[in-house]
Amino acid sequence: MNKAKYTQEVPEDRNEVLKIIQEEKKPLKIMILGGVDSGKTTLTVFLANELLSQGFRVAIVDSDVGQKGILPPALISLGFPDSIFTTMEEIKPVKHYFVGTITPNQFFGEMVTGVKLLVNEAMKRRADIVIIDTTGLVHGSGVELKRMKIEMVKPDLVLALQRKDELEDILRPFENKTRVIRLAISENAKLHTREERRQIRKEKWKKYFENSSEYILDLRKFYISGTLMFQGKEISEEEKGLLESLFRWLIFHGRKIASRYFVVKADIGSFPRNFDKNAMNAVDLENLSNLLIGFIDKDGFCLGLGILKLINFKELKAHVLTPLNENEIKNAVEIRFGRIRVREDGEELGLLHRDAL
Ligand SMILES: Nc1ncnc2c1ncn2[C@@H]1O[C@H](COP(=O)(O)OP(=O)(O)OP(=O)(O)O)[C@@H](O)[C@H]1O
Repeated sequence: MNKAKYTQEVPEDRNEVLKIIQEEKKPLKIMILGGVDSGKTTLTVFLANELLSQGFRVAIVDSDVGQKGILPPALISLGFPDSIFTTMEEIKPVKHYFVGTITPNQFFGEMVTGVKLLVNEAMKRRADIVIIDTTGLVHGSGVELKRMKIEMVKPDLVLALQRKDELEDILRPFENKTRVIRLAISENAKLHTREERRQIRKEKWKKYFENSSEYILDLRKFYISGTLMFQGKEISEEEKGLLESLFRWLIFHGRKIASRYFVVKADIGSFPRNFDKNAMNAVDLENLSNLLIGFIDKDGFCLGLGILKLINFKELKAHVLTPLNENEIKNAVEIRFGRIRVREDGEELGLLHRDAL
């Protein structure tokens, strides 16, 4: 189930890196970059274990939202391994930041904010060395994402795992500003198909949500974020009736946000419905079922995840499945909507566009 395990069978250059890390001034922030399956997590596990046995206090910020080691997926997580470990899953997270989906695409703000806040937190908790594991998105917009992460976090050391020169577009602007060490990719590194990755995630979701309970939450008690759904003002009965007859919809919830409508609806019959997307955002009620949500505390960190089963808009009650207990839920001041639909058995039902909600 875990791709990356602790192994000391690593390319020679890893030992040189270890020596450099030992000698550098502490605290030291290390960012690991590499394409998909380049061995970022394996390197993180290797360095963390070696440094731990040398007596350093090591923090790991796992921002590889799609293929995370520290559970669960869709969050950025901070953990402090306290003894030798085999896989990242053994690390108990101390803080999370909510991203809400399994790809950084469309969520650069969350990615950068989360990594920055968790690195700050690691420093506050007196880490000697903070290792930041990242996603394998290193081309196209991934170049910009990595640039922003580096600009915000200001790592003392960037470890670049590349086969050829695939990270050079990212590294170029930092050439004279940041210490970069280019590392070879282990000849043991194995590629995983999209389906294998999904399967690995399936096990992780399942493990996270096992022993969950369903709660009925009063949405009025939380600030709702990650969606436009409760912004602006409720539409009038008249507007609702008009939209329902115009588009043959059943409308469960409607808001007017500045001059734009936002409705949650179900279609009555199927025929083409054309409307100006700038004037109205319409979401199917169905898309809200099994939607991933996060419980957020007063400091903006994520306490844990839930699966939204249903919203009763009349009473503003949400049915949510979560492994959190009642006390943990009490610490949440905010519920944040994600953009992946997933079942508690780990089956992913699909991703929503950021603008969908
Ligand atoms: N030094 C190594 N020895 C043995 N296997 C390795 C080594 N490095 C990587 N691998 C294997 O290669 C695969 C990819 O490695 P890993 O999961 O560390 O990559 P990654 O870059 O973190 O991947 P992702 O893109 O999913 O984040 C894994 O199956 C891992 O076990």
